[in-house]
Amino acid sequence: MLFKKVYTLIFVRTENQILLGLKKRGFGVNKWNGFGGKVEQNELIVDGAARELKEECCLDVKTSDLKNIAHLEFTFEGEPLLMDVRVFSTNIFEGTPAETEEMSPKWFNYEDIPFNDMWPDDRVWFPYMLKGKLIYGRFHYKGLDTILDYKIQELESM
Ligand SMILES: Nc1nc(SCCc2ccccc2)c2[nH]cnc2n1
Repeated sequence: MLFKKVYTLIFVRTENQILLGLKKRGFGVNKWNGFGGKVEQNELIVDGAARELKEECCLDVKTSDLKNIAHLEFTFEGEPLLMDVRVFSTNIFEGTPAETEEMSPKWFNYEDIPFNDMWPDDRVWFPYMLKGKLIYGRFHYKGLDTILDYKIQELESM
């Protein structure tokens, strides 16, 4: 039986760039990713997303400006955890991204996204996100680097 745990991921975008963070510790360390993490028991998912963005790179966003653009599920061979990841995007934000203990933020041009230093599944679903599509995707891993199988589908609505 799998234990489902909800996580968030926020991508802050401008017309030409996307903000990624290099994870300095913990799950996904040394990979570039959006900002996010666990959702606490007492908070709404969107509030958890905004909280993690602030904690991880000091940016402020309004939850009403967050667009839910993907629902991703990750499972890992031999592990009981199902990671239920709610992905958000926004082009409205306040502040300047700053390094924290968790993340080193950096703006990337869309043609320079460092997929070789990101989770392997990102190169599968990022193109959908960058085209403004809504998606459901699930990825079954062996270890942290090998995708054993996956499914991805475009959605009309989340
Ligand atoms: N892009 C991406 N992100 C994650 S975890 C994102 C959610 C998270 C979880 C724990 C700490 C911080 C953030 C992935 N896992 C497996 N493939 C993956 N791809």
